[in-house]
Amino acid sequence: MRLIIRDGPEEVGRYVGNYIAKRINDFKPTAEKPFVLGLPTGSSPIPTYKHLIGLVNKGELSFKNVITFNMDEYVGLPRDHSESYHTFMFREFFSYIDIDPNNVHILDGNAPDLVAECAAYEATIKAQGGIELFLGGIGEDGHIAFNEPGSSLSSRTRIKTLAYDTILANSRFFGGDLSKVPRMALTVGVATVLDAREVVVVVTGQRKSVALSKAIEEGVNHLTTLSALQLHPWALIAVDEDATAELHVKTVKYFKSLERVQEEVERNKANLNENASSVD
Ligand SMILES: N[C@@H]1[C@@H](O)[C@H](O)[C@@H](COP(=O)(O)O)O[C@@H]1O
Repeated sequence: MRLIIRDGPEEVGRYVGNYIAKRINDFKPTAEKPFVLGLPTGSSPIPTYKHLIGLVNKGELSFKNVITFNMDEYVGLPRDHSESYHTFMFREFFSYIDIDPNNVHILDGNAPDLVAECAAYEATIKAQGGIELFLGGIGEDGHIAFNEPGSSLSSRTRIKTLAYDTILANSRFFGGDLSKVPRMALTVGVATVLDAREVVVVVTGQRKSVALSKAIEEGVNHLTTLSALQLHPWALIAVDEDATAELHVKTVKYFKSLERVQEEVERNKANLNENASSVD
């Protein structure tokens, strides 16, 4: 697992936005071979979405051949409610990029058969060849998507009852009225996220710092579902300085030094390539 530390949420958004753009561009997606991207909601990914929108506007990135799957959706909230994740995604991202709305997949929290809806979601992901890169955020208790503490680390897309802390945290989007926050959600499982070929998670703000330290400094534990990322072969967590508040100083120094060494390796590689082409 790699940990990338930037000064604040904007810098994290720029880093992650550029990272995703490079992955999509390097993939060279076509209609026959689209790039399959998993996406989160929440305030944490907004700077990333803003940066990606900027790249699309500058002509440096296109979502024409990108297929998306969102992580989760509330159960029972009308699709056009201002706080449904469907509304969120179009308001914050999809309306400003060149994605084909037919390529957008978001769980339907009002489906008549929610169990069938979840099974169909897993099947559609599989039929698209799996998710290339899953972008995620976390809750204050370290949940990824809506995989609340105690979720099975082999869980798949399913109906989930929300933890009281999550209802409390999310009440800020419902005018602070706890009674308006849905009690249930549909969410991809921990195993659905781990199945992606690459996972990138954004963690910003001091209120996420305890969860971050549990997830990366302690063992894999279902009480902090983000920790399951330790089992993933290609995972990256991008955080701001505030989110590192509970990490050991040596952990922060370690990951910062790793990034410096990595930059050195890439510089040397670029120089080697340059020298090789000047010999030609
Ligand atoms: N289900 C979502 C998560 O996917 C998201 O990561 C989390 C954090 O939101 P924020 O980034 O606003 O802190 O909120 C909800 O619980």
